[in-house]
Amino acid sequence: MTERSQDEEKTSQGPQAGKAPQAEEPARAVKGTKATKAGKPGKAAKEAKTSTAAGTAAATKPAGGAGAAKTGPGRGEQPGRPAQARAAKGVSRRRLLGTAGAAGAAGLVAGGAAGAFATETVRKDPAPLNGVGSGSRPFHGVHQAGIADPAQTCGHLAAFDLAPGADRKAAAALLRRWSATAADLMAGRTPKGDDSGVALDAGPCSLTVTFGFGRTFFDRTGLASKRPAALEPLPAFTADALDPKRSEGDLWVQIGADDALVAFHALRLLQQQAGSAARLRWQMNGFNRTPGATAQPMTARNLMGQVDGTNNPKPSDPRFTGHVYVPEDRSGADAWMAGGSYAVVRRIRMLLDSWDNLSLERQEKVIGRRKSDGAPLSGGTETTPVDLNKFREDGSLAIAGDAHIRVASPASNRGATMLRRAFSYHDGFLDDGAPDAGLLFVAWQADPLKGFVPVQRKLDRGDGLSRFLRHESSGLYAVPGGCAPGEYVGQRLLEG
Ligand SMILES: C=CC1=C(C)c2cc3[nH]c(cc4nc(cc5[nH]c(cc1n2)c(C)c5CCC(=O)O)C(CCC(=O)O)=C4C)c(C)c3C=C
Ligand SMILES: [Fe+2]
Repeated sequence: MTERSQDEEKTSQGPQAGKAPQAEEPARAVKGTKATKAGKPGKAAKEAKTSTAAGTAAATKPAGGAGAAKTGPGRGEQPGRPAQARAAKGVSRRRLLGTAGAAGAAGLVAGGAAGAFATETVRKDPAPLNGVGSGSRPFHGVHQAGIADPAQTCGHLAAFDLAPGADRKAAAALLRRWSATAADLMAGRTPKGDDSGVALDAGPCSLTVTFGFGRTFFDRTGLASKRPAALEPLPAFTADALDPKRSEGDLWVQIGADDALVAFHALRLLQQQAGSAARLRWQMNGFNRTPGATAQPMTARNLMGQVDGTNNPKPSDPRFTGHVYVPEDRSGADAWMAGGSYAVVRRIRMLLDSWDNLSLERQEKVIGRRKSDGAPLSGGTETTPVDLNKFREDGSLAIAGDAHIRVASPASNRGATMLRRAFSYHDGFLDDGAPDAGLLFVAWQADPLKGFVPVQRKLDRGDGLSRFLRHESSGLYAVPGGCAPGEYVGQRLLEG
């Protein structure tokens, strides 16, 4: 059935509304830049004053946090950036960061208008980045980053297959390379040998890089005895129209950053570093709201226009860790997964032409929440607990029997809970003019059989939203816990 075959009609409204690592090189120029602006001190001085003040004020606030959104310096400072970029000629990002002191600290460098003077000035007197650029998330820790932290503006999901003949040793070397690169990039350091310049002027921009293992990884590396039972293939669902070429894979990488160049740079480096050990199997690009786009931080919207993510489990909830992460005292064959999590990844295309043709009232009924503010149809505001037992005066359920939030809720699924951390995607338009767009749905849980699987089974049978969705690709990955400095992600599996 094509998207256009849906017979829903809008009644009350119009359309809703790599190079191989090498020794560290001396300063490198940004390709194609000109140094001439450095010779205009008057203008540069003015720019420096303005931008430095804004940057200093914002640097104390975490990217994407309340302060960053309120002050909104990131977008306001954009006009000043080209001059800074030009002035950065001849200064490697690594060098700038070295001057600034501890990597990863707020207000690193490079974006400041001090750069508008000249190279030497930049080196001696780096100005802080604005709030968005300076945000950094830790690579090392009990859990990997990119799970419980807020989804960033830009996302790349990629799966790699080990090359024929690549064994456990090759896989271990790859994970070691990838981990070292991710640790550098997330701290705002330029990895050794990286002279691409792609992210040269930017801070870490809340970059996260998260690594996982698919079911097939374990056979290829002779580690089948350590494959967790939780990696059993997902059942088939009736809404599935899966493309095997864009599904599964030996290794999975999730990249997120609040800057598109920073995110691409990470993806490109990892792809280069895969070298002869692994080949890209599939790759998808996604996005979310930009920090500062809204007056205050608020739950993001998806491409159907709905506020999406409200009833996600909150890190402040005492049950959060148990729902999302494998217990840290895990023993047995999959003890290496202690502190890890399982990611279910689904590319879900939205049948937007059909959806947009529904009246607002019907759209809200399908979800069970108001579109304008995400409040449940049982009453209150966005964060009011949903009352699934509330009836309207006419005797009908306030939240319909097939409403998405009723069918998906833990209350309807014996407590099954997952953390949804999605990116929207748009890959152009199909031959019939319908947008090839939707959600790169990533669900995190300690056990997919107690999270995604029962919920999707139920949605498959009785969710009013499912007729507007097509699941086009699928992956299930074991995402190990984080690592300590000097270690790499997956070391406990590969060297245990
Ligand atoms: C198998 C799990 C889920 C899939 C697949 C899924 C797809 C999907 N969902 C939306 C939009 C919304 N989902 C919302 C809530 C919600 N969704 C799931 C699970 C899946 N969604 C859960 C567990 C919940 C929370 C239910 C609850 O306890 O209330 C909402 C409401 C706002 C919110 O709470 O996040 C929206 C909107 C889309 C568009 C989509 C596929 C493209
Ligand atoms: Fe949902």
